[in-house]
Amino acid sequence: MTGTAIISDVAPRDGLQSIGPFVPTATKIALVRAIHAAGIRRMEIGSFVSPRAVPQMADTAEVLRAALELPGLECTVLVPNRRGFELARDSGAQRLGLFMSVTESHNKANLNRTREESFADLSAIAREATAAGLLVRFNLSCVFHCPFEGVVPDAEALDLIERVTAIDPSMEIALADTTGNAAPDQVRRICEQALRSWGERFAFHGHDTYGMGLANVAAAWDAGIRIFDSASGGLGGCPFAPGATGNVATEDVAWLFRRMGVETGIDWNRLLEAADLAAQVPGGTPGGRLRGVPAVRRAA
Ligand SMILES: CC(=O)SCCNC(=O)CCNC(=O)[C@H](O)C(C)(C)COP(=O)(O)OP(=O)(O)OC[C@H]1O[C@@H](n2cnc3c(N)ncnc32)[C@H](O)[C@@H]1OP(=O)(O)O
Ligand SMILES: CC(=O)CC(=O)O
Repeated sequence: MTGTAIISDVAPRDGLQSIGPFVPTATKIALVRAIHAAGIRRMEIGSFVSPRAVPQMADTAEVLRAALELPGLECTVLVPNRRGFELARDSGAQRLGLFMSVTESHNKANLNRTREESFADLSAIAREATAAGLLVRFNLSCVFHCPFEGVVPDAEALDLIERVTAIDPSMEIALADTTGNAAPDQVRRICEQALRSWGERFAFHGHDTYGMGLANVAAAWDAGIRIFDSASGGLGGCPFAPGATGNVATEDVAWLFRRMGVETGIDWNRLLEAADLAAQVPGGTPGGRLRGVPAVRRAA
């Protein structure tokens, strides 16, 4: 199999957001630089959310400033509401990742709003930001499984996906397995349906809590998805999704694609260096399998 996959590394945001001890800004910037040095050209740098809700992201503006200096790097910041949009815009962000959940209970836990409130606010922000020349991605959490409501019915997920596609015909939409408890057949089914109905505009954002991260990435690839979120070192997890752990590790995803003959533009040895750096962040809970495999570490 051949083709090209775009990997967006979310370690600086999803990877770090749940870590208790504050990670120094210089460490965050070093991580961004290491991931960039590995050839990754898309990254989630941080989030403009309430520092009371997620204290670890309080220095996003500073990290973003450093990241914007790196050549060719597409830097996204997460934005939950209008205040976040204003902060992001004032910090020079050119790419926004709006976010809300498919399920009501996770949206309330994460954003303290109903789905309808978030949808109304975010769709207005998406239109305004796009008109102002910013690039907007819409992230949907709990597309497959919710920490409070369990398996999400396909119809519930597809209904919100359809409403989001109508906001703007060219906006990228990420389908997220927030808890890591999606099943590969479910991922394939929803992704195929989304691509068939609304075209090639979808990304898959997976977690590895139940060890199904790579299987879900492969299922999304088979369905036709070509944009994947992952985190170097397998760090990650939503602070408002009890039990959810790290994102699928970038090095695992890169190895999967390497074995499948899919281009990612990644320098393997440099990626291992970035993954090691991520895994060493104090207070983090790294994941992924490939960093520890000796044969993989010797591969050029
Ligand atoms: C699946 C995932 O991993 S998603 C990523 C992880 N989850 C998150 O990051 C969600 C974070 N959640 C939040 O930040 C909060 O729930 C919010 C901001 C979305 C909503 O919180 P609320 O308390 O309802 O916000 P509200 O609008 O009432 O404002 C309360 C305070 O927060 C501030 N605030 C609101 N939004 C933001 C923002 N985007 N950035 C910074 N401060 C903000 C307000 O200015 C206000 O400050 P004040 O008390 O000093 O006046
Ligand atoms: C925005 C995200 O972090 C996506 C998710 O895992 O729900």
